Amino acid sequence: MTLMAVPVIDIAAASSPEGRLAVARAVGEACRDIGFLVITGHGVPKTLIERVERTARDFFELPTAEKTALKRPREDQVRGYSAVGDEGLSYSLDEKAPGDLKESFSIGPIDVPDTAYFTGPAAGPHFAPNLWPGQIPDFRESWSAYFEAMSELAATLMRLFGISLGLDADFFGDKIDRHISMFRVLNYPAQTEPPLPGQMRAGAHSDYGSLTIVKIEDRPGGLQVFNKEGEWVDVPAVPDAFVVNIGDLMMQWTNDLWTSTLHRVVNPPVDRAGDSRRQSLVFFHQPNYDALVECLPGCRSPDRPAKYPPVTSGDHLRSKFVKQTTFGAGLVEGA
Ligand SMILES: O=C(O)CCC(=O)C(=O)O
Ligand SMILES: [Fe+2]
Repeated sequence: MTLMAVPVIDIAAASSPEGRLAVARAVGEACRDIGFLVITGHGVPKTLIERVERTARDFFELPTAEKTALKRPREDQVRGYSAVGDEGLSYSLDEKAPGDLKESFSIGPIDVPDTAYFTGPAAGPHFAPNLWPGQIPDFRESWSAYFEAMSELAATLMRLFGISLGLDADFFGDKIDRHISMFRVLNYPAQTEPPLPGQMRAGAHSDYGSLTIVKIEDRPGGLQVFNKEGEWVDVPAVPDAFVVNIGDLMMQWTNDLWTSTLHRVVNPPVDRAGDSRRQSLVFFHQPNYDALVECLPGCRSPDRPAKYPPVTSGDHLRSKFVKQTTFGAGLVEGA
């Protein structure tokens, strides 16, 4: 049977050797069928999540000039502030639409070592310095701690992925030990004016990297996933849980055995639009920039040859992110 709705999986048992295999199997089934799961038993402290939610809210409530002072420095850098309408996620799939009805603030790796791997030309935009709104108390501390907690949780999930794919539990270890993940909080403001035709809170897209961990807020106008029957289904809002989905690189690693599922954030119904502010915490886990993603040994056969040419994590991310920020126009080199 193929799952058509997003399953809820308690991953607490994965911390014991006896429980690990059953959790890995359930996770693998979700990744294969619908590409999304909701996890409970993840061990991330509620107080940490609340600190990030609070500091993010304080940031988005700042006057526009204070927010734009921390604007994303370049179109290929996932850092700083991006205003409502500044990005279009559907452009990552070359689909045109008016800009998404969201604003965001993004950070990347914390405490980056001052060595050539991280700061030399090969690192491109992936270890660019973070921007911090110094006027918001506890912002830098809570976001840094959250980035680390998400990095650990992602590593746990990648071990479960390894097990469920019949690989060594540490197969992905040396491909994610210098990961170029991004953490962004998205604020979807209440809608006081009707959206333009085709405009959404976040246009339909698949995520780019290995996996994404999202803390959603149960508000009108939320996250929907496109299942294998071609229906858009709502992601269940489970208190204290995280939504997890796999991204394109995991789909390419598994030669399409796992699904990087199309998803979107819809507009609220008109009668709730004025009271529909929604905030989500999104951690995009992205392997080391030089990790070469190519079909895993167990995922191809004479009947199922490798579908994708090998690609590095860094090149794949940069090309997708630039489409999202330039509405498909591409980067003007040297700008
Ligand atoms: O806000 C959400 O629930 C999800 C946003 C999303 O899919 C993304 O930013 O990639
Ligand atoms: Fe997404």
